Amino acid sequence: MKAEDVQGDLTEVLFTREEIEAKIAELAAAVDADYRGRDVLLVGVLKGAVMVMADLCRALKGQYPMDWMAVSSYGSGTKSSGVVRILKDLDTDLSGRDVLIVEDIIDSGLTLSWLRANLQSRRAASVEICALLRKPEAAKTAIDVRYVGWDIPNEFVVGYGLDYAEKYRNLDCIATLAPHVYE
Ligand SMILES: O=P(O)(O)OC[C@H]1O[C@H](OP(=O)(O)OP(=O)(O)O)[C@H](O)[C@@H]1O
Ligand code: HPA
Ligand SMILES: [Mg+2]
Repeated sequence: MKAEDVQGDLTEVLFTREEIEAKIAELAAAVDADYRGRDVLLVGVLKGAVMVMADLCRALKGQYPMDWMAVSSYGSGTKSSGVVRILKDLDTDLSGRDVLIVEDIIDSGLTLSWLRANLQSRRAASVEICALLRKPEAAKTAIDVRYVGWDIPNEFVVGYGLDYAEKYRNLDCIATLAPHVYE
C-alpha cells in the first residue's frame, strides 16, 4: 500500500520507501562492523518489527540466526498501557548468547526496557538494541540503544510495520496519522 492509497488518513510522509531502504543499509553496515563473524541472535519483536527485520537481515552480510517474540502494550489505542504482555516467547535458549533486539520504534521506551531486562535475566551474554525510530520527547525511561535509524517528533506514526488498530502496517513508507482517524 502506498501513501496515495490512504491519502486522507495521513498528514505527512516522514520517510519514503527509498529513504527507509538507505537507512536500513546504514544500520546493517554498522551491525556487521560490530558483530559479523560472531554468533549473534537477532530477536524481532512482533508484530511491528516484521518489516525492519525482513529488510535488515537481508542487508546484513554475515550469518545471523533469528527468533521472534510477540509482546504487546498498546492494545488498539495510541498510548502505551505500560503493561507488557508476552504473547509469544522465544524458541531459543539465551544463556551465553549475544542478542540484538530488532524493533520498529521506541516511544515511551517501556516495551524495550522491560524486554531487555527480561532477556538479560535469561543469562544472555549481551543484549543490544537496533530500532528504526525513536521519539526522544516521549521517553518515560532512559534506554541505552546501540543502533537508531531516526529520532522523530512526538506524533503517532504508521506504516512499514507500525499500526494503528492493526491498520496501515502494509504502508510502504512511514507517515504521521491524521488526528481525525484516532480522535
Ligand atoms: O516504547 P513503547 O511506548 O513501549 O512503544 C513501542 C512498542 O509499541 C509498539 O508495539 P505494540 O505493543 O503496539 O505491538 P505491535 O508491535 O504488535 O504493534 C512498537 O512496535 C513497539 O514494540
Ligand atoms: O507512533 C507509533 N505508531 C505506531 N505504533 C506505535 N507504538 C508506539 N508508538 C507508536
Ligand atoms: Mg502497535
